[in-house]
Amino acid sequence: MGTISLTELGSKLAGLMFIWGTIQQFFPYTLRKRIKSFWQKFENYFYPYVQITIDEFTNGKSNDIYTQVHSYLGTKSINKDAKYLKAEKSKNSKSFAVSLDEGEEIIDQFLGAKLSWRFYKETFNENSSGRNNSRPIEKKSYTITFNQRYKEMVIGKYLKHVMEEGKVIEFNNRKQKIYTNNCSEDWYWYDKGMWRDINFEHPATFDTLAMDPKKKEEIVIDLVAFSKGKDYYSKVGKAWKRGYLLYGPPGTGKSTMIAAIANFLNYDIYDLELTSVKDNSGLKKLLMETTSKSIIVIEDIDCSIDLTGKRKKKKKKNEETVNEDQEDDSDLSKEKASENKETGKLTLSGLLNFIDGIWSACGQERIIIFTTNHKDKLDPALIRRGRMDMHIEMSYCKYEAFKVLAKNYLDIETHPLFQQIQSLFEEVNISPCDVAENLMLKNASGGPEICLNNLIQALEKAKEKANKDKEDKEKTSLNSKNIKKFSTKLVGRLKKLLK
Ligand SMILES: Nc1ncnc2c1ncn2[C@@H]1O[C@H](COP(=O)(O)OP(=O)(O)OP(=O)(O)O)[C@@H](O)[C@H]1O
Ligand SMILES: [Mg+2]
Repeated sequence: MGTISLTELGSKLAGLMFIWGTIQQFFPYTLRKRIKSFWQKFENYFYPYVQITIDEFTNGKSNDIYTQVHSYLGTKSINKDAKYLKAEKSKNSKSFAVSLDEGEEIIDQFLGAKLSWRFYKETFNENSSGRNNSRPIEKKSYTITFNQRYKEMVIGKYLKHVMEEGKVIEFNNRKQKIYTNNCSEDWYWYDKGMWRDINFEHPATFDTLAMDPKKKEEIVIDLVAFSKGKDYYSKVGKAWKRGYLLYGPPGTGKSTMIAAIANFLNYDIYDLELTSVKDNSGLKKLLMETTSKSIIVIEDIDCSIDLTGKRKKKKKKNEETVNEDQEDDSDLSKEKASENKETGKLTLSGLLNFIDGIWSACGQERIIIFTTNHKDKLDPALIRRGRMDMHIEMSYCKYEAFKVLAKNYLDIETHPLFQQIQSLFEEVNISPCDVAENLMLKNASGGPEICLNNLIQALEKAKEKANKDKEDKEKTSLNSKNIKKFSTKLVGRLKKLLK
């Protein structure tokens, strides 16, 4: 039996049901019961189908299931043989979506069941609700029709599957965003929450990132394990979040790595500017306004705010207190209390709580990244495992990393000059940023050779400079050794004279 005639049959049976509803009152109760049970058998025999309708709006609010079904059927429409489709692109979507046109049918299969989806659109006048300025209102819905023996499976499993798949499709199609909290001056954003966003369109990927391939693979494996770790994290009772500390000299790719991670996982980025945060409660509010599947970034954490100094000073003060005045043990707790009273300030403990306090679990699947040029300047509590789970050193460019850059910038994998470049890389520390700058084609008519020669010159210059610096250092240390020797001799003679 074709599905079109099935739908027609369904509506005819519904019509008969309506007539029965009107005339049944004229029949005695026992007869009514018998007719009803007979009718049900009759209906199940000729029309053993169940229909579920999913409206775009329920009780005036948009229905999430409708949007998820819409996204899910978008992918099905392309694969199956529906002929009348619509293409649409919303503001926040990076690609257009295909959807069913009115009345068009899609057949889906799930666990042996055949499911027929249709899209309906009703237009009616707002005037019917008694208002003067009438406007046509559209009521959109999807219906799903299936054999009643699959009713439990459809409600229990299939619809859940559609919603989950739809959510993933929606997520993958959305435009990535980068948020900043540095917007206090701009009154326009005042009402729009604490974060201001723009589309994130950085082209960096792990393929274009120049670094030791083994290290890169380790990071990718770690990220995949994290993004698929929902069940694992809940099994071990840990909040589903992970911290990465990226450290290394300037221009070694820390910010580029953040962009590559965001593109790899398709996460949004929250670029947290600590200097714009007034106090601990402001930090907590910012955290509460971040979404799941996102990366919270604090760049140059050592320069953002004097969090480390405060703690170190405190420790020192405590030591002195203990030495000078052993009787007052309550000083430490007093200081802690005074820190708590400092409501107008952002403190280290506020930041530690932000990263892994109870509130940090208010969203799921979140990555926190700190970057720094000076790992040693950071308070150990801030970067201990659990807060910063993986410490990633972004180092100077070595030959393997150079090969990635040569491929990206010049489209070459080998070249006779590579050997010379390789031996220079063993002697010189140069950042990937400087290598990349030399490999940039600045002249349309110039070939890779010009760029490679530029790089060789830069490497040789860097080598010369490094040698000179080394010589200068040796000279200075020799001088200071001589001064030390001379002064000990002098002190010795003076002592003798004084005796
Ligand atoms: N490892 C790398 N792979 C590819 N490109 C790189 C790499 N490192 C640097 N670059 C290039 O150099 C530029 C500067 O890099 P980036 O901003 O990521 O450095 P950084 O480590 O964040 O520096 P800083 O410590 O000063 O913030 C980028 O535009 C990028 O194209
Ligand atoms: Mg940077």
